[in-house]
Amino acid sequence: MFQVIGHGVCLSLLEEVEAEARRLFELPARQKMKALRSPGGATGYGTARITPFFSKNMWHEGFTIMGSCVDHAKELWPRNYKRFCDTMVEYQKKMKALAYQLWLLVLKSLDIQEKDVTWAASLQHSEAALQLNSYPCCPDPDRVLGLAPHTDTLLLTIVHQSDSNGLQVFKDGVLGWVSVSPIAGALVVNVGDLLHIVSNARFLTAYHRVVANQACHRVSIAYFYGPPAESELVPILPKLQAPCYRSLTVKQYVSVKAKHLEKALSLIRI
Ligand SMILES: O=C(O)CCC(=O)C(=O)O
Ligand SMILES: [Fe+2]
Repeated sequence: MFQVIGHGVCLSLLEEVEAEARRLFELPARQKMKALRSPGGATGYGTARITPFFSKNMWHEGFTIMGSCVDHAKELWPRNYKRFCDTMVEYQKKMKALAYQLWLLVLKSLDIQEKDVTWAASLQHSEAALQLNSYPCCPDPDRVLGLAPHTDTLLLTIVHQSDSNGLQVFKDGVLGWVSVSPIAGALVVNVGDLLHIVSNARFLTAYHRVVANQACHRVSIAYFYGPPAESELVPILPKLQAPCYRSLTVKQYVSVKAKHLEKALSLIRI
């Protein structure tokens, strides 16, 4: 996990996307329920997808967007949905371009040519997801989590976090959970499981969580970036290195993850 500055995404767009996310989460609960994620569906309002794996409650609500969000936004604001949708479309466009730039830098640092990755070109057409996260003020933060510990599944996640603490990353050794303090205008980048696999564990997936906060309503906007579902994941190796993971498609990995959560990587280890 690292933070990027000088990324070229204007501060005003970051402020706008955060303001629109707050506008959504501040709606009355019965209004938000109109945009509820359907069972088995991918988009809309709801609890974190990892909820069934944990007994501790999560002080969190989310809203997931893939491409257009017009249908759900019309349910939330029947006469006034355009501003929300336009902001989300513009933000996704900027995130896609930034994610691709980051991906090229990652390849360069691994000394891999873009042409050696069979699905590199299809990254341009993959459907990424935008996840709006809300962590309301919590009267008793010790009894809940904001978001339980997890790794992100895809290649890279770019996170804009509001100006309040909560996000933490796990560092092996004595450090343990370390706060990822907000830096004005900076974006947090998480290495996800797919990058861990294709880099043959040269980039390590970021194990992270969010703790609840008594003082303020924290909001974050996460952009999940990865290749299309049918892409074949093959660890790309420096000379003389053996693959640590067996090859499989994105779709197959996503389904292992959906069943086994953080055990998924160890299950595909050779
Ligand atoms: O709220 C955050 O800062 C992180 C959110 C997150 O980890 C996620 O949506 O996967
Ligand atoms: Fe995450």
